[in-house]
Amino acid sequence: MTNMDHQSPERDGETLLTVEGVGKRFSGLQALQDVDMTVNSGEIIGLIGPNGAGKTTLFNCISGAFPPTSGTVTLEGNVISGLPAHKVARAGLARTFQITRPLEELTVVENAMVGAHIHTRRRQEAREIALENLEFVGLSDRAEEEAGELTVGAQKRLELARAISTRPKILLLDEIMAGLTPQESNQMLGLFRQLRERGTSLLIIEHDMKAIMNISDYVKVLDQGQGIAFGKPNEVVEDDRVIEAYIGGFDVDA
Ligand SMILES: Nc1ncnc2c1ncn2[C@@H]1O[C@H](COP(=O)(O)OP(=O)(O)OP(=O)(O)O)[C@@H](O)[C@H]1O
Repeated sequence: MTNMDHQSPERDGETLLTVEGVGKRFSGLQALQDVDMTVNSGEIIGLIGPNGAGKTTLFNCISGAFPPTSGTVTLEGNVISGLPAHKVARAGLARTFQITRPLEELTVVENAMVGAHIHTRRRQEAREIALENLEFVGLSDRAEEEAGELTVGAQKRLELARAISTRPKILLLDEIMAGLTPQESNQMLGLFRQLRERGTSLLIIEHDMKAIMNISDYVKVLDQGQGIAFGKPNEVVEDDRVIEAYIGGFDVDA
């Protein structure tokens, strides 16, 4: 397979997100080194790699949790690396977190409103946006319950509703399917497809290989902080460097 770059004529859509030469150093540890990748409009890209490969660190550099040590990230041509997270969100990039913790003392709808408030100070307008997105994730009948009462699966859908209430052009999902039942995972994959149909791009970290290979248009593979492959799911699983990084290979039929 080819280590296809972002100019590949096979890819549809306009370039939305560009990661160029991104590095991140934590005192003695080079967690990311010279990572390049792009996400086009309407694409679902899977970001995979063994434990400690740097996936969450890359999400943090893209979403403004902290700045990269080197390199740049642009969204629609505007530099977003180095901006604080709320400005990155306002520019059109939302993320979910590996460990979802809703504000338990708030209701379900109030949690989703936190996302909507990045665009509006008006409570009623934020509530309408939040309710619309709770309906989308199948939680509208629980809108007035305390968020702490929700099951893990429902908390994940609330996290998705909060993130999409910022009306992102691109959504970064960090292991949002972890801890879900097979039925809940399928439901989540259905939501991802619907988001793509609405034109939202998705960049997804997920350990469930079968799910990631099934849903992604392209897959980016990191190993020890570096990009080692980029391609279609069926190409990536046959790449020697990728197989080596995942000693024992993939089990996508599990
Ligand atoms: N804030 C931090 N300070 C110091 N080191 C960190 C920090 N965050 C991550 N690291 C280190 O950077 C490396 C990459 O970690 P990261 O969490 O990005 O990997 P990952 O691919 O997301 O792993 P996993 O699949 O286990 O979640 C690891 O060695 C990790 O210990």
